[in-house]
Amino acid sequence: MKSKKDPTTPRRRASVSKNGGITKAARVLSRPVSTSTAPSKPPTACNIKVVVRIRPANEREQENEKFDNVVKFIDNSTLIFDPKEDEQPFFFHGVQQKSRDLLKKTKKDITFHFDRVFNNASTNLQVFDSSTKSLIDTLMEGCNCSVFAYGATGSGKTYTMIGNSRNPGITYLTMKELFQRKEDLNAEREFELMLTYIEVYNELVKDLLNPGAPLNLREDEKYGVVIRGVKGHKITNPDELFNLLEIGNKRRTQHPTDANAESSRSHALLQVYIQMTFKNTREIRRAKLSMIDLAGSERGSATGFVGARFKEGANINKSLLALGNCINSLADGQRHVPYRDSKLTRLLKDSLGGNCHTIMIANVSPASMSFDDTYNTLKYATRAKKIKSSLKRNVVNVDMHIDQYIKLVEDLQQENSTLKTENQRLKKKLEDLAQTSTSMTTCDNDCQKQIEELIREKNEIKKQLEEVLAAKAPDSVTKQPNTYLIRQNTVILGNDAGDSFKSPIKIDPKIISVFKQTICDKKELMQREYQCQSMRLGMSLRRELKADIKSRLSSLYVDTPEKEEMRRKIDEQVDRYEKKEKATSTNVDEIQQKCSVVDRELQELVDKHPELLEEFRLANLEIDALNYKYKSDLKQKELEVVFDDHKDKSSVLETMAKLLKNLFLAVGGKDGAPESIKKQYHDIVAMLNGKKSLKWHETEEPEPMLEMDPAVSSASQPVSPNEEKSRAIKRKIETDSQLSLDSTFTQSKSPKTPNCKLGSKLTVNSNTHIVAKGKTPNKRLVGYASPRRCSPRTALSPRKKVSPRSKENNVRKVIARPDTARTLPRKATVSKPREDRPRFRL
Ligand SMILES: Nc1ncnc2c1ncn2[C@@H]1O[C@H](COP(=O)(O)OP(=O)(O)OP(=O)(O)O)[C@@H](O)[C@H]1O
Repeated sequence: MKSKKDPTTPRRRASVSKNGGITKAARVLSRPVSTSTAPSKPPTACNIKVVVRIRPANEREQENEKFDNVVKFIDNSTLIFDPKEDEQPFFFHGVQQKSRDLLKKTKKDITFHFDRVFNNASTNLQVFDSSTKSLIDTLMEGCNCSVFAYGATGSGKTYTMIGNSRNPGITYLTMKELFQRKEDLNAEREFELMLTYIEVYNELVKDLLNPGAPLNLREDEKYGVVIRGVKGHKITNPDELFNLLEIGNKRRTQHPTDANAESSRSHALLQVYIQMTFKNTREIRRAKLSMIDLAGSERGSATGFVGARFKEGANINKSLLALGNCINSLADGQRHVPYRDSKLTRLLKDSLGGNCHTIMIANVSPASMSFDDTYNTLKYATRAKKIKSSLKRNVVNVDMHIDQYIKLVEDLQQENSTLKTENQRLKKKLEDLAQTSTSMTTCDNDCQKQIEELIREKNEIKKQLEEVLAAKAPDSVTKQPNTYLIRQNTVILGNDAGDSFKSPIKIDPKIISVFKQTICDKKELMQREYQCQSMRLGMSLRRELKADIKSRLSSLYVDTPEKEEMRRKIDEQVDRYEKKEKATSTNVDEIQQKCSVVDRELQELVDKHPELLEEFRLANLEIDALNYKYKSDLKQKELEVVFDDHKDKSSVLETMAKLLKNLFLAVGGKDGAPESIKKQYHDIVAMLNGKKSLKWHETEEPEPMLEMDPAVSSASQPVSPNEEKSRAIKRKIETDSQLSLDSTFTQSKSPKTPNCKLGSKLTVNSNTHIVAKGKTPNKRLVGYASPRRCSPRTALSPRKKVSPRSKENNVRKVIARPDTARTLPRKATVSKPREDRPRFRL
């Protein structure tokens, strides 16, 4: 007798009828469909309908001497598992058992009740008639329906769902019925049907009708779980469905196992999307029918615990376990249901406890060899009976935009392919950008600057040329230049259709056009050469700086793998720069060759047409100017890089000096440090002193304009902008050098401050220090200055009240700008022989 406390003994619910267990809710839904616009009904709660199908024992099982029938069919809704009257010896895994379970019960003898039980003689048609046929009515109401076959491997799931040509499964029969119903209702409704057929294999979702990359699932607020990128197929009759099923099933992953020669190793899901539009009211109803053939649970021993079959088995079991957990949670009415534990449960989310009328077909084998599997299946089927779904019609307001399931899938497909293309495009773009960004960043900026400079320069040259032309023209022309040029049949030269060159000599327009084009080519080549030269210079400087860094650091490195790696990277960078430099050099050579060809052509043209001589001269002027500009720009760039490097080095030197000082003090300073260290320290300080101070040396250059009026001085020596710029950089370097001298230096030697009396003459020799103290030690300034430059009248402004700080300012000013004679007072009385004049040197 079955214990009352046994949780597996279900009590028959009032809603289950004797003949087939159709619930009340299902009966309500199976009422004939009204053709009028049915108002959206509130959700109807209904339980999952669970039917059990016992398959016939196969030959292999029957031939086994240990075979025993452990499932006894009682009636359409009842079965007994492991019936008591069965007193034959019981074998499990080939061993005769004394008792049949660990609880020492002789027989389990458990009675199970389900919505419907099919015995081993039942056909697929009978199963269909008593299970999924009723779903058609629900579908016609506009409600979602779902049917899934559950059971151990070889228990008959695929046979029930798909069947064979002689005995088609319930999928085909259901669809046939659907088409029949569609025919019946064609007069009043327009139908649109579309299906998708996918499999979940090893936790990957694959489209069986459109093979490709695994698909992703997406939670959609409106449509629940949607498979992204799945291809929908429109069908108009059941035969089309049958063809598609055949195609899909051929692609479905199947492998023979011990339990089943054609075991399905994946979960297959066929989804049919139906849209019905009522012809008279234009009401739209939508429904989704999901038909799922699950892979069978199995023991590892069935696959030999090895290889791909074992991995598949583990994945199948994992997803079925997740399904079992979901069933348990739903049956217990828990709020959290772990749908997300597997792809299968995510897909079945709608079917289990959602807005769906669900039928579960539990397939069992009657053989004692499958004792555990059958018992487990029956237990899960019993738990599943408790699951409630809330069923509601999917009715679309006729005024609403028709964004149907079909449309959604099509839209998603469209979106997916667009995103894919876009993704690929962006990926490629990113790769290209990454490749070129390094070189382009510098090159682009330089080019931009260059172009601007060129335009400016071109305009200047144009202006100058106009002036030259105006000067050359007769007086009458100067008065009326336009009429003159027109009268002389002027040919216009230049880069743009404007007024670059205006020749008063009559020249054949064709020749002038050839000439103009050749000049343009030449300029273009020059520009390209400049760009390449600029790039080559950049590479060369970078390479040299990297090599410099490596040699500087090599003495500091302690050999560790990281440092080795760093060294290796530097070497790689140096190699890379070298290669690029070589490549650019080759380009330069090529361009230069082309340039000479163009030059030759020009020369030949001019030789042939002497009337071009004047234009040629002017164009050459322009080219020379351009050449000069490119060269000076390159120098400028080089100087800037060197300057930056110098700045970095100064800063490192400064930090090192501080460290040196601290170390020196730490070992006892000048009083306590060992003599050898003291000597080394002072040597370094002396070296720093030598490196960091300004150097002045004898020169034969003309007198600096110390005694000149600043206004006169600047006016008489016009300075080009580039010259001015390089001077500024030099000044900057010098200033930084001075700033970095710091207190380390002052400690090494007590400097003497010159006797700086206001207005007095001062003879200061080249070794004299001028010390000025700022607010912080870093601001202390020490430097050598020439007697002339640092005359008290220069350093200490007589107009200001003299304070140590103002002295400092003045001294700094003088030191920072050794070439600014303008800062000196007019007619300074300090004089020095010509050979003693200092000259600034970097
Ligand atoms: N009701 C039935 N009548 C006759 N033969 C059946 C029945 N059910 C199953 N079979 C046979 O049993 C074998 C296994 O069935 P099927 O392949 O459907 O099992 P399955 O549960 O789908 O297994 P798997 O999970 O491994 O795919 C097949 O040869 C099938 O023809």
